[in-house]
Amino acid sequence: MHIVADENIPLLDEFLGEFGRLTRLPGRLIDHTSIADADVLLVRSVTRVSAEMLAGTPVRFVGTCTIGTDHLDLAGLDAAGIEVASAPGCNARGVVEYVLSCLLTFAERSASRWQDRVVGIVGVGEVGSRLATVLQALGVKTLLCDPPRAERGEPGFADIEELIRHCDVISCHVPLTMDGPHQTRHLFDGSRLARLRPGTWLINSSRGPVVDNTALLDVLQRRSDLLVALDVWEHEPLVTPELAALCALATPHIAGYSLDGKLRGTAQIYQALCRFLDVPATMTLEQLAPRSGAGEWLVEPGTPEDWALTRALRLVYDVRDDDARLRAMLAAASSEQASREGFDRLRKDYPLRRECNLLRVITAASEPQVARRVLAAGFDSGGVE
Ligand SMILES: NC(=O)c1ccc[n+]([C@@H]2O[C@H](COP(=O)([O-])OP(=O)(O)OC[C@H]3O[C@@H](n4cnc5c(N)ncnc54)[C@H](O)[C@@H]3O)[C@@H](O)[C@H]2O)c1
Ligand SMILES: O=C(O)[C@H](O)[C@H](O)COP(=O)(O)O
Repeated sequence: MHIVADENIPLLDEFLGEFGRLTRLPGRLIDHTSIADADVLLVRSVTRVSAEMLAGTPVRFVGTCTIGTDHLDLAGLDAAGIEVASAPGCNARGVVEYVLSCLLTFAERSASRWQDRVVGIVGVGEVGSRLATVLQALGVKTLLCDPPRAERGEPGFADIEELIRHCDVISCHVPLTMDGPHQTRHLFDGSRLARLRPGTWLINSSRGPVVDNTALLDVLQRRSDLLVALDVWEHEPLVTPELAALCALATPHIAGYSLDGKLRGTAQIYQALCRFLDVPATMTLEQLAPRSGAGEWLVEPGTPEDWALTRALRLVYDVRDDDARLRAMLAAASSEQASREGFDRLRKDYPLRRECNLLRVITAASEPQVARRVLAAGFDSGGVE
């Protein structure tokens, strides 16, 4: 069997070596020619895959080691009889840690408490529901918007217009859809962006086109009260430098880039391939994933709870580092091509980042005298399950 795979998928040899020949390629270079004799194609989000691309090749299984599937022509692949698998929820924890780090940073910059804000979550699936659970555990008021779930009769959802009217923070966690009753392309268009409450914090870590980037640039040129964090960009890997300059936080599509999230993605696709081939899945993530190191959280007994929590969350993940790296790359890039390559390089050479069990951290923060021990346990066991 010949497997062609994106070179940025970790643990390929370990999980898939036994199946046959592996060819690794940069995701953006995978095309019809490179899969001419491939049986299996494994991608990440930067490779667009359609039935036309696979026509005349032996490929019968396409796996994407990502949550998002907007780069796959799902209907066309289904009609062509190609098996498709994705990795639901694989890096959802990392995205939640990213959003919390944005909230801490915005609170520092605006000298306000993020816990007192009403947070609107648009899209309440794997990521949005985990985010809601963590925020609610912190006593933060949330408003949830998910029309597809509401239409299925599930209670507790608000309309997007209600979020715009009532929320101080809006975080987007929808899939990118180009049409249909719940289209998310330009869900935040010029009209909705202009109507955000004064001082709103807007975070987009879903897909770039969910927010109309041209309209956002226009709004940010007129309104300095908004604090915006963009992890995803409408024309990735190209970032509009003027837009990045007006965003309070700008990162290169790394919200979910924990090692744990990437490893889970590979493991989920390995399991799907084993099911497709009707062979037992003998490898497990627990056998292959490196143990994570214990976290250092030096909090003296009696430290105020807020401060203890901030220290802990910063240790788990600090978005300011990724923001600084993207800005340095944009400042150094001498052309659009250099900027595109720089964006991809930041993602390829992403530093090691491990996940944590946030609910355990939150519990620990209210008992600072035991906090350090509990956080260390969180780092150890929060990795790969
Ligand atoms: N930046 C990153 O690193 C990163 C990481 C992971 C996922 N993502 C993106 O985030 C998206 C969401 O991830 P997830 O795991 O939560 O996906 P999910 O499929 O589990 O949940 C998405 C939710 O959005 C809802 N939804 C669909 N259309 C909507 C609309 N118009 N308005 C409101 N809600 C709507 C769905 O009903 C669903 O509940 C992914 O599709 C992916 O594109 C980005
Ligand atoms: O959809 C996802 O899972 C994320 O957006 C994922 O982190 C994208 O990473 P990439 O595939 O581009 O490496």
